Amino acid sequence: MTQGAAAISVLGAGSYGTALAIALARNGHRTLLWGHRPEQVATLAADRCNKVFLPDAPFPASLEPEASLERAVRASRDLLIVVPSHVFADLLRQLKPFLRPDSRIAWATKGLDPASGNLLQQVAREILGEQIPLAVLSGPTFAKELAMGLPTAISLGSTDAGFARELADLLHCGRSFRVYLNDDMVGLQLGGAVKNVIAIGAGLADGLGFGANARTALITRGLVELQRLGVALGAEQETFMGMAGLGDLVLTCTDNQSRNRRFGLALGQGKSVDTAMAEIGQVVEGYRNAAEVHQLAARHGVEMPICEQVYQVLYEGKNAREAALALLGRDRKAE
Ligand SMILES: NC(=O)C1=CN([C@@H]2O[C@H](COP(=O)(O)OP(=O)(O)OC[C@H]3O[C@@H](n4cnc5c(N)ncnc54)[C@H](OP(=O)(O)O)[C@@H]3O)[C@@H](O)[C@H]2O)C=CC1
Ligand SMILES: O=C(CO)COP(=O)(O)O
Repeated sequence: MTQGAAAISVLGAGSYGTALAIALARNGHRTLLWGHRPEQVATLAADRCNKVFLPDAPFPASLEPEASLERAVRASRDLLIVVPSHVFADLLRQLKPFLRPDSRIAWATKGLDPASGNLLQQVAREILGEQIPLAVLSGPTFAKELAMGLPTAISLGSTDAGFARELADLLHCGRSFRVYLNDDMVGLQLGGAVKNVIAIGAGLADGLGFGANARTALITRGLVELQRLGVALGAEQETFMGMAGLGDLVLTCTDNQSRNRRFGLALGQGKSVDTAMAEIGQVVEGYRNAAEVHQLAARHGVEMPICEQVYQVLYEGKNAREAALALLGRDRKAE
C-alpha cells in the first residue's frame, strides 16, 4: 500500500502503462502504477518488474505498484491513463468520485470511443466536465524500447499550456525520451487511432506476400486518408507529418513489435480473427478502431479506401486478397 503524495499516477499496468511508469520513475519522480487486478499488482510489487510484458526492465526504486484506484487518484495531481480505448470511459467513471479539485488528466491510450466513434477528449469532457485540464500523448513508442531506455520521441498536446509544460518536464529525459509539444489534440488523437487500422492493412499485404512497394504505398496513401479525416475534423495538416502521424504510421506498419501489424499478417496468412487475436494475447486496438474510423469517416463524408477495405475484411468477411485487389482496381486519379 502506498502513502503520501506522488508526482504522477499511471492508471493501467499493461505493457505501455508499465513502460511509461518506468520512464517517469527513471527520471526520479515518485510514480504510482495502478492495475485493476490486485493479484497482478501484488506480483508486480513482489517481482519489481512486469514479467509478463517487460521482463527485461526492472522497476526503478521510485516506481510503486498500487492496487487501490482511490489511493492512486488521490495521491497525485497528475494522472496518466494507459488502458485500452474500449475501457477508457469506464475508468473515467470509476475514478471521477476520487478526483481532487486540482486533478489533471492525460492519456496515452490510442483509439476512439467504441460506442460513438468520438475522440477520447470528447468522452473525457462528457464524463468529467469542461474544467479539468486534459492532455494526450501520441507517437511512435513501442513499450519495450521505451522501458529499456532506448531513444524515443513522442508528441504531447494539452488543453492547458501549464499542464503540457509540466507533464513534458516529468517525461522528458535528455538521454532517451524527447517530448515535442503540439497543441493540436484532435490531430494527435486521430493519428494514434487511424495508424492502427493502416498497420493492419500493411500486415495483411505482407501476409499475402506482397512486397515493400505495396507496404510503402499503403503507408503513403494511409497518410493521405489520415490527413483527409483530420482536416475534416479540424486538425492541423502539419500534425500528420510529425510523430503522431507519419512517425507512428511508419513504426507500426514496418516493425513486427506492432500488434496491429502482426494481427494483419496473421489474417493475410489465412488465420481467423479469433486465432490471430489469441496468438497476440494483448490489445489489438485497430480491430475496434477499424469500426470506429468507418463510423467517423461516414459521419464526415470522408473517403478512406484503405481503412474501408480493412473494415470489410474484419467485419464483413471479405477475403483479404480481394480487398487488396479492390484497392488496386480503383479508378485512376491524380495523386
Ligand atoms: N504497447 C505499446 O507499445 C503502446 C501502446 N499504446 C496504447 O496504450 C493502450 C494500452 O495498451 P497496452 O498497454 O499496450 O495494452 P496491453 O494489452 O499490454 O495491456 C492492457 C492492460 O489493460 C488492462 N485492462 C483491461 N481492462 C481494464 C480495465 N477495465 N481497467 C483497467 N485496466 C484494464 C489489462 O489488464 P488485464 O491483463 O487484467 O486484462 C492490461 O494490463 C492502448 O490504447 C495502446 O494502443 C500506445 C503506444 C505504445
Ligand atoms: O502504438 C504503438 C507504437 O507507437 C504500438 O503499436 P501496436 O498497438 O500496434 O503494438
